[in-house]
Amino acid sequence: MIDSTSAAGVSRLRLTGLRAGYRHPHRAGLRWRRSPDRIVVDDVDATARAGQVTALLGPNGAGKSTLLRSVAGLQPLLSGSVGWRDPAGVEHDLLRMPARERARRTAVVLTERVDAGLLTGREVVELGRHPYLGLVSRLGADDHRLIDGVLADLHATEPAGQRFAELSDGQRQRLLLARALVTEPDVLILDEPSAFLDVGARVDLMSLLHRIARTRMITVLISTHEVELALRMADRLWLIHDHRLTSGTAQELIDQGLIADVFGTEHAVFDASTRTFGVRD
Ligand SMILES: Nc1ncnc2c1ncn2[C@@H]1O[C@H](COP(=O)(O)OP(=O)(O)OP(=O)(O)O)[C@@H](O)[C@H]1O
Repeated sequence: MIDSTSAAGVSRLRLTGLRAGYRHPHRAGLRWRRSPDRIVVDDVDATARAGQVTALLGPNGAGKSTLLRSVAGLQPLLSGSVGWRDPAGVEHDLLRMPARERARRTAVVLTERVDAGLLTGREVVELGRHPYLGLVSRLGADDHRLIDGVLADLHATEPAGQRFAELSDGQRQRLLLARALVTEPDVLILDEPSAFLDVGARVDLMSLLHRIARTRMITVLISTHEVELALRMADRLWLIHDHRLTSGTAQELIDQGLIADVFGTEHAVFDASTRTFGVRD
């Protein structure tokens, strides 16, 4: 906890003076030396509010996954802090919390394939309750009720009964989202959640994330290449470009010319009036 004087209100995630990237120790003779840091994104000051979906955009290699992993505590920050204000207005330093408490507050769904061995979909989802269990304790009736509710909500009850390894990519993604939700997190972080989904399912997923953010009052932060969809459906955008992050509403980023500049190419041109990309003649 770093401050308890903030006003109560809507909870939110706040990145302050954040620098994310990589630190590679290397061997020089008998000694280990530190190479210069590889800074991917720097000077990040941005806020994502509970009850909203914040979409993280940026071209390939801009640093979306690096930033999300850093915010989730899966790789060390080079500097700065990740704060979370709870509904009572108390500020917490998310990355300095004990690991178990952080695991309850923050749920992360990454794009890496999950090797679930012989587990069923439901057994994978049940893993999301582990931050609440002791070493030898088992899931109780309340845990099972919660899991049933989340699976029904995500229309994932049927695939949950099958072996996880035998499901389609889209079905797996739904179950990984279910696993994240049964943790009952305050902050839900998803790296490219729509990567394996067809176009209708992408829109459905965005609406679902909206509903989850609003009804559960959680902060949803997703990275996506679906720029048009994000412009239409996200409440707020974080755009990484030139190692910096600009945050704003879709209209603000469009008005600044950033969407056109960052994503436009020799052939792809952004039309601000329709908020879509077309092919340059
Ligand atoms: N382990 C690593 N060590 C050093 N540099 C890395 C490492 N992983 C990624 N990078 C570099 O960090 C930069 C950002 O990569 P990152 O995967 O975060 O981008 P991204 O925006 O998620 O890209 P994409 O849209 O293609 O998935 C890239 O230049 C990448 O080469």
